[in-house]
Amino acid sequence: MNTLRVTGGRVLRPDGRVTESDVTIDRDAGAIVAVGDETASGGGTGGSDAGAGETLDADGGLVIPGLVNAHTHAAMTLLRGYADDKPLDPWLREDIWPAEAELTPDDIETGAELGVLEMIRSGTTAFADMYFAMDRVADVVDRAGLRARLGHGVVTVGKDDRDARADVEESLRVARELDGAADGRVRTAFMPHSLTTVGEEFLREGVAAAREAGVPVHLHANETADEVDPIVEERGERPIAYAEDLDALGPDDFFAHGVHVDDSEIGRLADAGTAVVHCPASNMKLASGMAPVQRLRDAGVTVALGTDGAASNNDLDVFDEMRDAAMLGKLAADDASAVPAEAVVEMATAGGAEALGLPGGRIEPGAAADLAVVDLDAPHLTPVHDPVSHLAYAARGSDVRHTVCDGEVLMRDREVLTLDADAVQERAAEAASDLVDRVEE
Ligand SMILES: CSC[C@H]1O[C@@H](n2cnc3c(O)ncnc32)[C@H](O)[C@@H]1O
Ligand SMILES: [Zn+2]
Repeated sequence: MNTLRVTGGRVLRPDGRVTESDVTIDRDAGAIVAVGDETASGGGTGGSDAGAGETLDADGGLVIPGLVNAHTHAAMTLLRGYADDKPLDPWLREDIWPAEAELTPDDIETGAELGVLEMIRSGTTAFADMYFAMDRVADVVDRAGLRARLGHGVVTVGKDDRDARADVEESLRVARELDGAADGRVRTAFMPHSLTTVGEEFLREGVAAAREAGVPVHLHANETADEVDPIVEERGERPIAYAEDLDALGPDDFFAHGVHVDDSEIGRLADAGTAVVHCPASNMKLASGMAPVQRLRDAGVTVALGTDGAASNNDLDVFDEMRDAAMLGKLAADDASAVPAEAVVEMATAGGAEALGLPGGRIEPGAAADLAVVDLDAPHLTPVHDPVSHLAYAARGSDVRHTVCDGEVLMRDREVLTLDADAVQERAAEAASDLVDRVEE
């Protein structure tokens, strides 16, 4: 067997226990074959017959499932710090959309590379991305070695019928053609931007075609009150009921934000099995509101975590998202016991993988070999009373020592192996500066 052994660390197990165990990976299968003495067959060989292979030193570290960034726009790294301190609607219309109109496919590839570099460095092994030029984003995912659920974002407002239909068609093309790319690490979805920026007939047609193609639907939903009110006024029903009416509320679908959802909508999401991707930093920065995360979880809704784009966050570090989700969840519930550490760790790992329908999220025999090793030997992580508490409240993306996806080492000892980090940063800085020059011309 072509093995990779992650040795000497403490391992976060799916039931929340932390054990001192080596993790043995079959690199060809991209799967974990043993955690300590536990193997997929339940035997007790401990992987000791795994033979010589590559080793990753996890001494003094915590081995965790690779983090899942379940909603982002990776190429928006080029717009990091470009427009801050505004609410969603003016931010998009006055700043972001005019800048995005100038983006080229090369820019998007460059921005996505920077985003993916940042994610690998901070222990993320899977993400969902809604953007443009998705063939180029899929190429980046392929080269960089992580997993993703990708989709072309559709906006039909302000477009004539022909352009609107072409946008829907592009999203369906991406969903059909890119599914299974990168040796199966790329999966796809039909991604209308939101229920207010895509017209009803396009939503109906697109969702019906997505169902036929067997791909999920991903969209921004109930992000701001300004987005909910027009739907209620126009249709006499709330957005999640509208989504259900469109057949867009299925068990494989996942909606970003879910900030302004009432109890009836929480019930519909739970009944349908549709996941919500909570994006606390973006929701705070744009002053969109506080998602009822504890109530969603209590109702049985799968809740994942997302950074959203780097222009509304302003980083792609899921550790920040865990901390923000725990803090904001308590404030929203007016209860310090709400959204505890173990809940946000679950949301960033198994919950994310479940929401996206991707492998990973658990360190156990038979699971996908997607993991990160977090260095606990740092002043801000000393002492270690509870490693799960540290993951949620004290650790940072820069504490990640190694990142592994599908059995391949993407970062070893903080050196990203699949991308030339300096070159990526240099290209991105130049592309961002040229982009802003074009916007200001
Ligand atoms: C049509 S591709 C995706 C589209 O979404 C924009 N976007 C970025 N962040 C947000 C957000 O928080 N809510 C809604 N839309 C957002 C992005 O700029 C792209 O235009
Ligand atoms: Zn978004």
